[in-house]
Amino acid sequence: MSVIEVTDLRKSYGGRTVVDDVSFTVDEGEIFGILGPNGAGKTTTVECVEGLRVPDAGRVRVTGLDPVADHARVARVLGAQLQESELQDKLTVREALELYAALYDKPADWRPLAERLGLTARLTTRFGKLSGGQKQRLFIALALIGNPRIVVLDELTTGLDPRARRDTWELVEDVRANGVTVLLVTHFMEEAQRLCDRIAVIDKGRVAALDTPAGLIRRSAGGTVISFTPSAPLDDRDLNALPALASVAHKDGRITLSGTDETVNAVITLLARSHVTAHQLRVSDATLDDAFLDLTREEAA
Ligand SMILES: Nc1ncnc2c1ncn2[C@@H]1O[C@H](COP(=O)(O)OP(=O)(O)OP(=O)(O)O)[C@@H](O)[C@H]1O
Repeated sequence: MSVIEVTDLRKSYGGRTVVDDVSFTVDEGEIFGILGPNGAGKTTTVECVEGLRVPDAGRVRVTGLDPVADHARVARVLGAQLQESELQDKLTVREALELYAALYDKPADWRPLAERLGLTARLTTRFGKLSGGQKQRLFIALALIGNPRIVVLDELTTGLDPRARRDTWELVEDVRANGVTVLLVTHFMEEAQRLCDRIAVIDKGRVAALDTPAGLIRRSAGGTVISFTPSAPLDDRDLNALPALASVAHKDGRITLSGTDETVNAVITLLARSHVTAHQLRVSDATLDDAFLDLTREEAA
Protein backbone atom coordinates (compact mmCIF):
# COMPACT_ATOMS: atom_id res chain seq x y z
CA MET A 1 0.00 0.00 0.00
CA SER A 2 1.29 3.47 -0.87
CA VAL A 3 1.49 5.92 2.01
CA ILE A 4 2.95 8.75 -0.08
CA GLU A 5 1.80 9.54 -3.61
CA VAL A 6 3.37 12.35 -5.59
CA THR A 7 1.97 12.85 -9.10
CA ASP A 8 3.24 15.37 -11.66
CA LEU A 9 4.45 17.75 -8.95
CA ARG A 10 5.59 21.17 -10.14
CA LYS A 11 7.04 24.09 -8.23
CA SER A 12 8.65 27.30 -9.48
CA TYR A 13 10.35 30.14 -7.67
CA GLY A 14 10.22 33.50 -9.42
CA GLY A 15 9.40 31.89 -12.78
CA ARG A 16 12.19 29.29 -12.51
CA THR A 17 10.90 25.71 -12.39
CA VAL A 18 12.82 23.76 -9.72
CA VAL A 19 10.49 20.74 -9.48
CA ASP A 20 9.31 19.64 -12.89
CA ASP A 21 6.68 16.88 -13.17
CA VAL A 22 8.03 14.74 -10.36
CA SER A 23 6.09 11.52 -9.66
CA PHE A 24 6.77 8.67 -7.24
CA THR A 25 5.00 6.57 -4.65
CA VAL A 26 6.34 5.28 -1.35
CA ASP A 27 5.04 2.00 0.04
CA GLU A 28 4.26 1.43 3.69
CA GLY A 29 7.34 0.19 5.60
CA GLU A 30 9.76 1.21 2.86
CA ILE A 31 12.91 3.31 3.17
CA PHE A 32 12.64 5.50 0.08
CA GLY A 33 15.62 7.65 -0.87
CA ILE A 34 15.73 10.92 -2.78
CA LEU A 35 19.19 11.43 -4.15
CA GLY A 36 20.46 14.27 -6.29
CA PRO A 37 23.06 16.99 -6.73
CA ASN A 38 22.86 20.33 -4.89
CA GLY A 39 19.90 22.41 -5.98
CA ALA A 40 18.19 19.47 -7.74
CA GLY A 41 14.85 20.17 -6.01
CA LYS A 42 14.97 17.45 -3.34
CA THR A 43 14.09 19.63 -0.34
CA THR A 44 11.37 21.45 -2.26
CA THR A 45 9.83 18.08 -3.15
CA VAL A 46 9.83 16.75 0.41
CA GLU A 47 8.57 20.08 1.75
CA CYS A 48 5.56 19.69 -0.55
CA VAL A 49 5.06 16.21 0.97
CA GLU A 50 5.24 17.75 4.46
CA GLY A 51 2.74 20.46 3.50
CA LEU A 52 5.29 23.21 4.13
CA ARG A 53 5.14 24.35 0.51
CA VAL A 54 2.15 24.62 -1.77
CA PRO A 55 2.65 22.92 -5.16
CA ASP A 56 2.00 25.00 -8.31
CA ALA A 57 0.60 21.89 -10.00
CA GLY A 58 0.28 18.17 -9.43
CA ARG A 59 -1.05 16.14 -6.56
CA VAL A 60 0.46 15.05 -3.27
CA ARG A 61 -1.19 12.60 -0.88
CA VAL A 62 0.08 11.35 2.47
CA THR A 63 -1.97 8.39 3.75
CA GLY A 64 -4.61 9.64 1.32
CA LEU A 65 -4.64 13.16 2.80
CA ASP A 66 -3.69 16.45 1.17
CA PRO A 67 -0.73 17.80 3.21
CA VAL A 68 -1.79 21.43 2.65
CA ALA A 69 -5.57 21.18 3.13
CA ASP A 70 -5.31 18.52 5.87
CA HIS A 71 -2.14 19.81 7.46
CA ALA A 72 -3.08 19.03 11.09
CA ARG A 73 -4.03 15.42 10.31
CA VAL A 74 -0.93 14.88 8.19
CA ALA A 75 1.25 16.29 11.00
CA ARG A 76 -0.07 13.50 13.24
CA VAL A 77 1.14 10.72 10.95
CA LEU A 78 4.26 12.35 9.54
CA GLY A 79 7.32 13.30 11.60
CA ALA A 80 9.83 15.67 10.06
CA GLN A 81 13.26 16.91 11.01
CA LEU A 82 13.15 20.50 12.20
CA GLN A 83 15.30 23.25 10.79
CA GLU A 84 17.88 24.76 13.15
CA SER A 85 16.06 28.08 13.40
CA GLU A 86 12.99 26.35 14.85
CA LEU A 87 14.49 25.72 18.32
CA GLN A 88 15.41 28.38 20.84
CA ASP A 89 19.04 28.49 21.95
CA LYS A 90 18.09 28.59 25.64
CA LEU A 91 16.03 25.38 25.61
CA THR A 92 17.79 22.35 27.11
CA VAL A 93 17.75 18.98 25.36
CA ARG A 94 15.41 17.56 28.01
CA GLU A 95 13.04 20.56 27.72
CA ALA A 96 12.94 20.21 23.93
CA LEU A 97 12.15 16.49 24.18
CA GLU A 98 9.45 17.07 26.82
CA LEU A 99 7.96 20.02 24.94
CA TYR A 100 7.67 18.10 21.68
CA ALA A 101 6.40 14.93 23.42
CA ALA A 102 3.60 17.05 24.93
CA LEU A 103 2.37 17.99 21.43
CA TYR A 104 1.27 14.41 20.70
CA ASP A 105 -1.51 12.19 22.06
CA LYS A 106 0.69 9.09 22.18
CA PRO A 107 4.31 10.19 22.17
CA ALA A 108 7.25 7.78 22.26
CA ASP A 109 9.15 7.53 25.55
CA TRP A 110 11.94 10.06 24.89
CA ARG A 111 14.41 8.46 27.32
CA PRO A 112 15.33 5.38 25.22
CA LEU A 113 15.28 7.58 22.11
CA ALA A 114 17.74 9.98 23.74
CA GLU A 115 19.85 7.03 24.87
CA ARG A 116 19.93 5.51 21.40
CA LEU A 117 20.97 8.83 19.91
CA GLY A 118 23.71 9.40 22.48
CA LEU A 119 21.97 12.40 24.02
CA THR A 120 21.57 11.16 27.62
CA ALA A 121 24.73 12.95 28.80
CA ARG A 122 23.49 16.17 27.16
CA LEU A 123 20.00 16.40 28.66
CA THR A 124 20.80 19.57 30.64
CA THR A 125 22.79 21.22 27.83
CA ARG A 126 21.17 24.20 26.15
CA PHE A 127 20.45 23.86 22.43
CA GLY A 128 22.72 26.81 21.60
CA LYS A 129 25.68 25.03 23.22
CA LEU A 130 25.31 21.73 21.33
CA SER A 131 27.74 20.76 18.57
CA GLY A 132 26.40 20.45 15.02
CA GLY A 133 26.26 16.66 15.31
CA GLN A 134 24.44 16.80 18.67
CA LYS A 135 21.87 19.22 17.22
CA GLN A 136 21.35 16.85 14.32
CA ARG A 137 20.76 13.92 16.69
CA LEU A 138 18.26 15.96 18.69
CA PHE A 139 16.35 16.80 15.47
CA ILE A 140 16.16 13.10 14.65
CA ALA A 141 14.80 12.35 18.15
CA LEU A 142 12.20 15.12 17.77
CA ALA A 143 11.13 13.76 14.37
CA LEU A 144 10.45 10.38 15.99
CA ILE A 145 8.88 11.55 19.23
CA GLY A 146 5.30 11.55 17.99
CA ASN A 147 5.51 7.86 17.02
CA PRO A 148 4.88 8.79 13.37
CA ARG A 149 3.85 6.32 10.65
CA ILE A 150 6.12 8.14 8.25
CA VAL A 151 9.29 10.06 8.99
CA VAL A 152 11.01 12.50 6.63
CA LEU A 153 14.73 12.81 7.21
CA ASP A 154 16.50 15.47 5.13
CA GLU A 155 20.30 15.28 5.18
CA LEU A 156 20.08 12.96 8.13
CA THR A 157 23.77 12.43 8.82
CA THR A 158 25.32 15.65 7.50
CA GLY A 159 27.78 16.89 10.12
CA LEU A 160 27.95 13.59 11.99
CA ASP A 161 31.25 11.79 12.56
CA PRO A 162 31.59 8.26 11.08
CA ARG A 163 30.69 6.54 14.38
CA ALA A 164 27.57 8.67 14.90
CA ARG A 165 26.64 8.19 11.24
CA ARG A 166 26.72 4.40 11.60
CA ASP A 167 24.73 4.55 14.86
CA THR A 168 22.13 6.71 13.10
CA TRP A 169 21.86 4.24 10.22
CA GLU A 170 21.17 1.48 12.75
CA LEU A 171 18.54 3.67 14.35
CA VAL A 172 16.83 4.22 10.97
CA GLU A 173 16.85 0.45 10.39
CA ASP A 174 15.28 -0.07 13.83
CA VAL A 175 12.66 2.57 13.08
CA ARG A 176 11.72 0.79 9.87
CA ALA A 177 11.72 -2.59 11.64
CA ASN A 178 8.97 -1.08 13.81
CA GLY A 179 6.88 -0.47 10.67
CA VAL A 180 7.65 3.22 10.14
CA THR A 181 8.02 4.38 6.53
CA VAL A 182 11.11 6.52 5.94
CA LEU A 183 11.54 9.20 3.27
CA LEU A 184 15.23 9.99 3.22
CA VAL A 185 16.93 12.86 1.40
CA THR A 186 20.64 12.26 1.12
CA HIS A 187 23.89 13.20 -0.58
CA PHE A 188 25.72 10.14 0.70
CA MET A 189 25.83 7.20 -1.69
CA GLU A 190 26.95 4.78 0.99
CA GLU A 191 23.98 5.81 3.11
CA ALA A 192 21.53 5.42 0.21
CA GLN A 193 22.99 2.09 -0.86
CA ARG A 194 22.91 0.68 2.65
CA LEU A 195 19.51 1.96 3.79
CA CYS A 196 17.18 2.50 0.86
CA ASP A 197 14.84 -0.06 -0.68
CA ARG A 198 14.27 2.23 -3.65
CA ILE A 199 15.77 5.52 -4.73
CA ALA A 200 14.53 8.36 -6.93
CA VAL A 201 17.51 10.14 -8.48
CA ILE A 202 16.43 13.76 -8.98
CA ASP A 203 18.40 16.02 -11.27
CA LYS A 204 17.40 19.53 -12.34
CA GLY A 205 13.93 19.07 -10.91
CA ARG A 206 13.19 15.84 -12.75
CA VAL A 207 13.27 12.17 -11.82
CA ALA A 208 16.29 10.87 -13.75
CA ALA A 209 15.79 7.29 -12.54
CA LEU A 210 13.80 5.38 -9.96
CA ASP A 211 14.84 1.89 -8.93
CA THR A 212 16.41 -0.23 -6.21
CA PRO A 213 20.09 0.59 -5.52
CA ALA A 214 21.10 -2.65 -7.31
CA GLY A 215 18.80 -1.81 -10.24
CA LEU A 216 20.29 1.69 -10.60
CA ILE A 217 23.79 0.23 -10.63
CA ARG A 218 22.87 -2.45 -13.18
CA ARG A 219 21.13 -0.18 -15.60
CA SER A 220 23.55 2.74 -15.60
CA ALA A 221 27.15 1.84 -14.94
CA GLY A 222 26.84 -1.63 -16.41
CA GLY A 223 27.70 -3.34 -13.15
CA THR A 224 31.47 -3.83 -13.38
CA VAL A 225 34.35 -1.36 -13.15
CA ILE A 226 37.86 -2.17 -14.38
CA SER A 227 40.81 0.14 -13.83
CA PHE A 228 44.51 -0.12 -14.66
CA THR A 229 47.61 1.88 -15.56
CA PRO A 230 48.76 0.79 -19.04
CA SER A 231 52.51 0.40 -19.72
CA ALA A 232 51.97 2.25 -23.04
CA PRO A 233 49.09 4.41 -24.31
CA LEU A 234 46.07 2.57 -25.71
CA ASP A 235 44.17 3.82 -28.74
CA ASP A 236 40.96 5.59 -27.70
CA ARG A 237 39.15 4.13 -30.69
CA ASP A 238 39.95 0.60 -29.44
CA LEU A 239 38.72 1.48 -25.96
CA ASN A 240 35.50 3.05 -27.21
CA ALA A 241 34.82 -0.01 -29.37
CA LEU A 242 34.81 -2.37 -26.35
CA PRO A 243 31.59 -4.37 -26.05
CA ALA A 244 28.95 -3.35 -23.44
CA LEU A 245 31.07 -0.31 -22.48
CA ALA A 246 29.20 2.20 -20.28
CA SER A 247 31.96 4.78 -19.72
CA VAL A 248 35.70 5.45 -20.09
CA ALA A 249 37.69 7.86 -17.94
CA HIS A 250 41.39 8.79 -17.97
CA LYS A 251 43.05 10.25 -14.89
CA ASP A 252 46.75 10.56 -14.02
CA GLY A 253 47.67 7.89 -16.57
CA ARG A 254 45.06 5.48 -15.22
CA ILE A 255 42.13 4.20 -17.26
CA THR A 256 38.80 3.37 -15.63
CA LEU A 257 36.14 1.60 -17.67
CA SER A 258 32.69 0.55 -16.64
CA GLY A 259 30.72 -2.13 -18.39
CA THR A 260 30.04 -5.83 -17.92
CA ASP A 261 32.14 -9.00 -17.63
CA GLU A 262 32.18 -8.99 -21.42
CA THR A 263 33.94 -5.61 -21.35
CA VAL A 264 36.53 -6.96 -18.90
CA ASN A 265 37.33 -9.96 -21.09
CA ALA A 266 37.61 -7.76 -24.16
CA VAL A 267 40.00 -5.37 -22.38
CA ILE A 268 42.26 -8.28 -21.47
CA THR A 269 42.28 -9.42 -25.10
CA LEU A 270 42.96 -5.85 -26.25
CA LEU A 271 45.91 -5.53 -23.85
CA ALA A 272 47.43 -8.82 -25.02
CA ARG A 273 46.94 -7.92 -28.68
CA SER A 274 48.53 -4.48 -28.15
CA HIS A 275 51.42 -5.94 -26.09
CA VAL A 276 50.55 -3.55 -23.29
CA THR A 277 50.88 -4.56 -19.64
CA ALA A 278 48.23 -3.45 -17.15
CA HIS A 279 49.72 -2.28 -13.84
CA GLN A 280 47.58 -2.37 -10.70
CA LEU A 281 44.69 -3.96 -12.52
CA ARG A 282 41.53 -3.82 -10.40
CA VAL A 283 38.09 -5.22 -11.20
CA SER A 284 35.21 -4.33 -8.88
CA ASP A 285 31.45 -4.20 -8.81
CA ALA A 286 30.10 -0.78 -9.74
CA THR A 287 28.82 1.22 -6.77
CA LEU A 288 25.90 3.57 -6.45
CA ASP A 289 28.47 6.37 -6.76
CA ASP A 290 29.31 5.21 -10.30
CA ALA A 291 25.61 4.90 -11.15
CA PHE A 292 24.81 8.35 -9.76
CA LEU A 293 27.60 10.05 -11.72
CA ASP A 294 26.49 8.22 -14.84
CA LEU A 295 22.83 9.12 -14.41
CA THR A 296 23.38 12.78 -13.62
CA ARG A 297 26.02 13.09 -16.36
CA GLU A 298 23.58 11.72 -18.92
CA GLU A 299 21.04 14.28 -17.82
CA ALA A 300 23.64 17.04 -18.11
CA ALA A 301 24.46 15.90 -21.66
N1 LIG B 1 12.18 29.90 -1.19
C1 LIG B 1 12.90 29.86 -2.30
N2 LIG B 1 12.93 30.92 -3.13
C2 LIG B 1 13.63 30.90 -4.28
N3 LIG B 1 14.39 29.87 -4.70
C3 LIG B 1 14.43 28.79 -3.91
C4 LIG B 1 13.68 28.73 -2.67
N4 LIG B 1 13.91 27.51 -2.11
C5 LIG B 1 14.75 26.86 -2.95
N5 LIG B 1 15.05 27.61 -4.01
C6 LIG B 1 15.89 27.21 -5.17
O1 LIG B 1 15.31 26.07 -5.75
C7 LIG B 1 16.29 25.16 -6.20
C8 LIG B 1 16.04 23.79 -5.58
O2 LIG B 1 16.26 23.90 -4.17
P1 LIG B 1 16.14 22.66 -3.18
O3 LIG B 1 16.51 23.15 -1.82
O4 LIG B 1 14.82 22.03 -3.37
O5 LIG B 1 17.26 21.70 -3.75
P2 LIG B 1 18.00 20.48 -3.06
O6 LIG B 1 18.05 19.42 -4.10
O7 LIG B 1 17.37 20.14 -1.77
O8 LIG B 1 19.44 21.08 -2.84
P3 LIG B 1 20.56 20.79 -1.71
O9 LIG B 1 21.03 19.41 -1.92
O10 LIG B 1 21.61 21.80 -2.05
O11 LIG B 1 19.90 21.02 -0.39
C9 LIG B 1 17.65 25.75 -5.80
O12 LIG B 1 18.19 26.37 -6.93
C10 LIG B 1 17.29 26.77 -4.75
O13 LIG B 1 18.19 27.84 -4.77
